[in-house]
This record gives sequence, structure tokens and C-alpha cells, in this order.
Amino acid sequence: MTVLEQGNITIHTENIFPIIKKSLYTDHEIFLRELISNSVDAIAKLKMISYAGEVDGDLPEPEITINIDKENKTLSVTDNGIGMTADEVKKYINQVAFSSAEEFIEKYQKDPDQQIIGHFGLGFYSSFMVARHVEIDTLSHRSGSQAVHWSCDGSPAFELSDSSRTTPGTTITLTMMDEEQEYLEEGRIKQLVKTYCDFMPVPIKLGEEQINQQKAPWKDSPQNLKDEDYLEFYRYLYPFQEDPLLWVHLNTDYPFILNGILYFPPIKPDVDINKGQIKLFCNQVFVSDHCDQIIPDFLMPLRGVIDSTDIPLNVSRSALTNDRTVRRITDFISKKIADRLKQIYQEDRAKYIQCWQDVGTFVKFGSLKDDKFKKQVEDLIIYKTTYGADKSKEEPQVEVQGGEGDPWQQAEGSATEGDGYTTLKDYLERNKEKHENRVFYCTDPTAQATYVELYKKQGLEVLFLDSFIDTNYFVPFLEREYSDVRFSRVDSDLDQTLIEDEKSEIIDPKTNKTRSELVKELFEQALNNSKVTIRTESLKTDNPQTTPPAMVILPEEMRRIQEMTALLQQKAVEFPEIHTLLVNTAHPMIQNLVNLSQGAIAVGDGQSSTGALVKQMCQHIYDLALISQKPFDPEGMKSFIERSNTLLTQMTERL
Ligand SMILES: Nc1ncnc2c1ncn2[C@@H]1O[C@H](COP(=O)(O)OP(=O)(O)OP(=O)(O)O)[C@@H](O)[C@H]1O
Repeated sequence: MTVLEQGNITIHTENIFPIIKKSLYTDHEIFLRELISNSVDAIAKLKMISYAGEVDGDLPEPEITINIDKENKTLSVTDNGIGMTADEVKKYINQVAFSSAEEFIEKYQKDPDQQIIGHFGLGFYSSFMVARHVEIDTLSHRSGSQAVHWSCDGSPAFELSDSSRTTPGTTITLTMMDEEQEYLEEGRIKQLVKTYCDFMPVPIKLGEEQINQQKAPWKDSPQNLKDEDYLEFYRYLYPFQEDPLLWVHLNTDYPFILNGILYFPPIKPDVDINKGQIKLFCNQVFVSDHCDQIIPDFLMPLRGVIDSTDIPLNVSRSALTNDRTVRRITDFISKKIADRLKQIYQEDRAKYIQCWQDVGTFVKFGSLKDDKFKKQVEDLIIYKTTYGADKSKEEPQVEVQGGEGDPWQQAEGSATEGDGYTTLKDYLERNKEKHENRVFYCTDPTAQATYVELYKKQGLEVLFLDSFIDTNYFVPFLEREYSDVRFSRVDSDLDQTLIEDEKSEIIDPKTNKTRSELVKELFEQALNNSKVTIRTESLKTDNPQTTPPAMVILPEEMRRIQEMTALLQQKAVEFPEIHTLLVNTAHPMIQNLVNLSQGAIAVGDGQSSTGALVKQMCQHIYDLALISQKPFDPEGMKSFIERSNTLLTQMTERL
């Protein structure tokens, strides 16, 4: 290969200048952020050279002042920072994309906490997006310096002259373009300072009034902050919102610098969990409301602040460049959150339980999404259980578990047992003898109340997996994770321990039929529905009156397929037409029914009023079993009410 020529690429200032002015930054408003950042840097630099013994006398109280002169259409930003000599203006201002930061840090930075915001050497030129004329009036803090005045009308030509300024520091004055007059309104400037510069470490004044918060709690050490401080900060960031459940203070210097406070808010159905609400800062300068690339998906609903100088920003400081550091920061944040949850779990179980309803959603979603996170939190996932629930309230009602005033949420103390919540590991361990590797769960405490009660009475423990994420995603996930464990919803089948051994006592000598066979026949004839299988069992109990006379059973596998299909098609789950009606032959009502039907047959009156009553009773028992699983359709509702009235009338006639 023959080299034809070598040389340096040339840039034409006339062409590149408009690009820097107009296209580098998307929003015009950020010019103020850039000027104030420069002022904050100038104040930090003054502090640094003073540490190095290069400043005579005491340092002034740091201050940045914004002044608006509507008449002359100017906005100025003044600081009492390091200032610039004529040489520095020539070097750092006249040479575009030449920042003093690198040289400065190399020479003076002793304290890693003292950071410089600007690095690209471009921010100052964002002023030309809104100003037709920009002036710098500056006096360096170094003794013997001469104040200088720089001015430029937006063309590459500038003018540098001596200035009569006597106080060290810098004033940047912008004469606003006609179409940018909004930046001469106090309200607009206050709003911009609040957005971008609220937590910058120097007081920013508009005239005499300080308009920034100045204190950034996330930069403080957690030891210095009380719960009330964290809450106050949250209320400041998210006014009129319910208080957060808990928070995590991130504070690390290695392997990257990262500070922040992340809050777990209560989950509200109207909050879009895909829209991040964490504010990203870099050196206390607001960067963005979108931390999508740093915060793992599953933690998007968290709120708060993250501040890191190691998050690689592009020149406009508005977008992130994706790199390895970002991934490491993401992992770090997930780990810290898991650690904090573990700490609360161990130290304040009552609080943990109280927050679980909301926090659990994050944790479960995180476990599904991120394998590393799953490993960190797997022992922290708890489930409501029937075990020990009686101890936390005298008479726990299954019906109220899911609603407000959940009796189990008031569990106190740090007991790990008997507070109505358990981990899966503990559940399996506790029930090893009775039903090894088998989990009974309930997805709807109201609809499945009868079933849960039945299990409870026989001393079988039921877990409540009753949130949206549980039923749709978490149960299948648990099954994959615990592949040797069988998960059965309470209404999917009845465990053998709930059923008496069949006594095949013949009660109809003429036909040689057992009670079970008679019951089955009665219901089959009454329902006359080939899709409903009738199964008879005698449910174990001390008091048959308290067991249900009949229950609808939905085989686990079939129900799951149906649920999956509904989820994929984004439709509501339809109640399966094919199902089983389990009739409890031990229940007195069922026994009476058999007797009634026997009597009817004895007098040869199969079609008589008694026969019709038995039929209606069977239909009614079926409807009552179905009622919790499926709402009536109009036809069903009509016949249920009519039948109820007929039966009640007959009852009054017979009494
Ligand atoms: N108020 C000020 N006081 C002292 N020096 C200043 C001031 N404003 C700007 N400078 C000097 O001008 C240089 C260029 O500023 P500019 O805003 O263009 O870039 P930067 O702040 O270094 O980097 P960035 O583009 O990331 O903001 C700064 O590095 C600094 O040396």
C-alpha cells in the first residue's frame, strides 16, 4: 500500500460553530444548567487552590447570583469562584472543546469528594442557543491579576479587553434573543434552577432570594440521617404522595462512585410501573428523569435519586452511553436492595410483613427477571399462610385476608413462626411428615374460602398466592424452581387426608346400590349435563354439618392451560365447562336427600312433587358450589332465584 499523503483534519470554525451552538444540546433551557455548573466548578476550584496554599486571605462565602434586567433583555450569572486571567480566557473560552478540568484535577485534586462537573469544554457555548450576545467579566483570584472582559455576538469573532471589575469571580451576561424572552421571567428561572440545580452545593440566588435547596441528603452519610430526614426528602421530591414503605441509601466509592437514596413506594394501580421515576444526577446536577439503563426493569417503580460521576454521560449530559460500568452499577443496586430487604427481614419482621404486600411484587418480579437477584432474595420471599394465623387473631376469617385491615398485617414482634407468614422452605419443612413436597395454595381467599376452611380443619396448611403476579407468573416459576414439589390449588383436587375411606354400605337392597352410587345417580339425573362429572366422597370431619355438601373441583392442569390461554389472548379466564362436582356423602343434607328420594321411589312416585323437590335440591346444591367460582349468567341467575323461592315456599308449607 502506498501512502499518498498524511496530515491533520481541519475544521472550519464558521461551519462548526453553528453546529455547536444549535445542535449539540436538544433543549435550549439547559444553558442555565451549564452556566451554573461552571460557576459551581469555579467555586470548587477556588477551594482546591486555597488548600494548595495559593490564595491569600480568607475565602469568601460561596455564592452564585442570577440577575434579570428586563429592560436591557439581559440575564447574568455571577459567582465568586476562581475567576479567569486573560490567558485562561484565551485558552479555555476561545478554544472550543478545551476544558480546564483535566489539568486542574491532575494538579489540585486531593479530596475525591471535590468533583468538577464540566469536562468537555463545550457547555459555555450553549449560551448562544438563547443569547445573541454573550459577555464575560472576570477577575482571577490569583494575586496581581487584571480583570478582563470578553464579548462575542455569536459569530466566531470575539473581543477581549481590560475590565474595571474589582471583586474576584466571574459574571456571564447574556443578551437574550427576541424569541427567548421567557428566560427573562423570574418564574421560569426559578423553575429551571429547581429542576437542574436544586441540590447543587452552593447557594443560588435570584436577586436576594436563595432559590435552591442546596443540601443533597444522598451525599450525606446514612449515620447522619434519621427516618424523618428520609421521609422529608421523599415528600419534597414527590409532594402529595403517600409515604414510602422503606428506603435504601446507596453510598459507595469503590469500584465506582455512587450515591443515592431509593424508596419503595406503595404500589398504586394507577401508577405506570414501566415509567421510571428515579432521578439521575451527576455531581448533584440533575441529568434526567429516566434511569432506564441503570435501574433494572423490575425496580423501575422505585423512586428517589441516583448520583454518580461514573455513569458515562454523553456531551449533552442528557443521555447515557451504555457500557460495562452501567451494568456493574445495575448489579450493585440490585444487590444493595436485596441486602436492605434482608436486614429488615432479620431485624424487624413486623415491618417487613407490613410492607410485604407492595414490596413482594418488586421482589417476585425481580426473581422472575434476574437470576442473580433471585438468589439474593429467595429466602426473603414470604407467603400468607393458614399456619399460625389463629395465633395472631382470635378468630381469623378467611374471607377478610385479602382485604383492608388484614389481620395478619398487624402481626407484631420478630417471631418467625405463627405470625401468618412463612417462607416456602419453612412450609415444606413443617409439612414434611404430612405431605412431603406438596404445596396447597389458594389464589382467591373469597372464592376458595370453603376449600381453605376444609383444609384448615384437617390441619393442612394452605398458602395464599393470591396476587396478579402470583397466579399468572409466580406459581409456574416456583414449579420450575422446585421441580420436585407439586403445587395444587385447594380446589384442584382433594387431598386423600381430607377424605374418609369409602364404606360401601348397601342401602338399597332392591338394587344393591351403595349410598355413593345413589347420590351419583341423583345428581347426574338432576343436572343432566355430560360435561359435569359427579364424584362422591365422604369428607372427614367431627361435625358433618360444618363441611360443604358439595364442591366444584377443577383439575390443576386443565385450569392452568385455560389460564395461560386467557393470558396470552388477553381475555378474562372463562370458567371451564368440563369440571367435577364432588358431592359429600357425609353431609346430613345429602343423606336426607337420599332418604327423600328413597321414599319417593317407595311410593312409586318418581315424577311426584318429592321427586321434583329432590331434583331441584340437587340443582341448588350444584349452584351453591358453583357460586364462588363463577358469576351467574342472566339465565342462571333467573333460575337460581326462582328455584330459591320455590324451595323456600315448599319449606314454609311443610313446617
Ligand atoms: N464561571 C467561570 N469561572 C471560571 N472559569 C470558567 C467559568 N466558566 C467557564 N470557565 C472556564 O471555561 C472552560 C470551558 O467551559 P465550558 O462550560 O465550555 O466547558 P466545561 O465546563 O469545561 O465542560 P462541559 O462542556 O462539560 O461543561 C471551563 O473548563 C473553565 O476553565
